[in-house]
Amino acid sequence: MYDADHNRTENRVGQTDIKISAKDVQVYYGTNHAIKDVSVDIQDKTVTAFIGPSGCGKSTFLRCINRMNDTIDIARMEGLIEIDGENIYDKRVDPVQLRAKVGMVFQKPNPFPKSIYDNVAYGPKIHGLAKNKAELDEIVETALRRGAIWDEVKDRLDAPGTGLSGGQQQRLCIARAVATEPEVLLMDEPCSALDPIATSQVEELIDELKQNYSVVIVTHSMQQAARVSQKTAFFHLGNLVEYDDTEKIFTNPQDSRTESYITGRIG
Ligand SMILES: Nc1ncnc2c1ncn2[C@@H]1O[C@H](COP(=O)(O)OP(=O)(O)OP(=O)(O)O)[C@@H](O)[C@H]1O
Repeated sequence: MYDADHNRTENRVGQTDIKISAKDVQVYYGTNHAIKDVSVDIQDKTVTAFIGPSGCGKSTFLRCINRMNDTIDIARMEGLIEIDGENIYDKRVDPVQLRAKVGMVFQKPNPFPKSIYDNVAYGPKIHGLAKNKAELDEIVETALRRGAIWDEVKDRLDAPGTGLSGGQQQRLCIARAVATEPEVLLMDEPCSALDPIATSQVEELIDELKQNYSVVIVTHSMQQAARVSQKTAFFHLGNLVEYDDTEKIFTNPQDSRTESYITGRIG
């Protein structure tokens, strides 16, 4: 039986620099109770992986962190999610501003049908981050460097973003997400549409991004979770079953459901 209080205590042990704190989160899609009483503290400057069998609620919970579920009519959320101690579901919080602070990268690279430059400049422009063209140029260059794609595109910034390879498009989308100076980056299976070389480039990038951001990644690949994350949360049937150091989850899981999943018995 899932014990929320016990789990909450466990989830907080040894964690000092908490960026995201979720308490008693429930999500319903109509009558489908998709997230059940999830409490977890997610650290800053850390990569946290969400793993678990298909349909266990990983993406749903990820989308709670930047209120993307608000855009789904039948979705209803209860509980509390704080970023830096601020309730992100407070009426005063503007979801558009929140999503600039909590960037998201999706499964399929989705560049806008615009130039490479404009893909990255779009967010900073609407959020008024640059006073003039020179500042905007600088923001775009910095973001493309952070996205580890500057060298590949610097001579063709006016070319369409959609003309890049899949792996380049995903790095462009990561650059676009970091251009609005987020503090948290949510990634929903960011490598699932990429080949192994592009995957390893994006994984290297994720490793660098953790110096500046709290990164949360949903992945179906346990190898990927083991490679890129320091913390892992295992979800099963809407419950957060276990959350711990990635190494511990993969070598010495405490719950039999986690063990069954990582050894391939459920999934
Ligand atoms: N937009 C939606 N409308 C209705 N139900 C949804 C929606 N998105 C997810 N669900 C339901 O919520 C539950 C959790 O789904 P979710 O996509 O969060 O799981 P997941 O662990 O990310 O799955 P996967 O690994 O297959 O992507 C499932 O029962 C799913 O059918």
